Amino acid sequence: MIEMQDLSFGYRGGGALLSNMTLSLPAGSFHFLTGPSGSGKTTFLRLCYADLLPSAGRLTAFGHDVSGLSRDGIAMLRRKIGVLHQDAQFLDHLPVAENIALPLTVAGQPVDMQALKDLLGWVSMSGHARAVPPALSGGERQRAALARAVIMSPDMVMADEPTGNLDWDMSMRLLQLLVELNRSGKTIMVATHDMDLIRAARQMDVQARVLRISGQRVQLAGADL
Ligand SMILES: Nc1ncnc2c1ncn2[C@@H]1O[C@H](COP(=O)(O)OP(=O)(O)OP(=O)(O)O)[C@@H](O)[C@H]1O
Repeated sequence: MIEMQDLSFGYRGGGALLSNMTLSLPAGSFHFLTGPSGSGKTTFLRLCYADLLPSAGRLTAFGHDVSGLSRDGIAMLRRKIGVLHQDAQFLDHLPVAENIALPLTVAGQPVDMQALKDLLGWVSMSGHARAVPPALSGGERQRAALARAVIMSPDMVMADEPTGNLDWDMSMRLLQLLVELNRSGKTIMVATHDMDLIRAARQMDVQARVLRISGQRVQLAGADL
């Protein structure tokens, strides 16, 4: 699904941040991505969804070399990857349900109201459909953001420190939702420095692997979960 060959990346004006990475993220896999603060986890995710392009080497996503993609090609690729950030942003004047449906609205696609209702139920947000985002708790915001990230039925979901601001119970609920997405066939990548979160996945009967960024390289860390 995503293949990196000898990929290197550095921000303009800075030195190399990630060097000579060769790895593959197969369809249906579940990976955690760990590494010290500033090691390049967010950068790695941004490369995967073509928000950044490699400085050298190759990144192939869904069979396409991202460096050769047109603007439309990149837009198509982004629709296949739902992204969840630590501090999800919403349009504060719109109700939660409309915020969740926004990717469809922006793409000019019809909103299937029953599917939206089901999605709200899946993230336990049915009671907050008409609320505005500023009225939500941190956990509710993240669950709404996850619903928004999957409303276009992406093949892959990438989450960047999705539980960074959440208490343990809320973190577990979010992790459970990510595991359920993986069971339904979606490829999942979760960047986190929370080792307890990774350990908790062991109890959830998911075949997760741990990638660690260290010394500009990404390596599989230890045994699979
Ligand atoms: N747009 C940018 N321009 C220049 N340098 C950047 C940019 N974004 C990030 N960096 C630098 O690249 C390095 C890696 O940043 P990145 O956010 O990928 O790390 P991270 O592992 O996700 O960190 P954290 O765990 O603290 O979120 C950092 O030194 C950061 O300052």
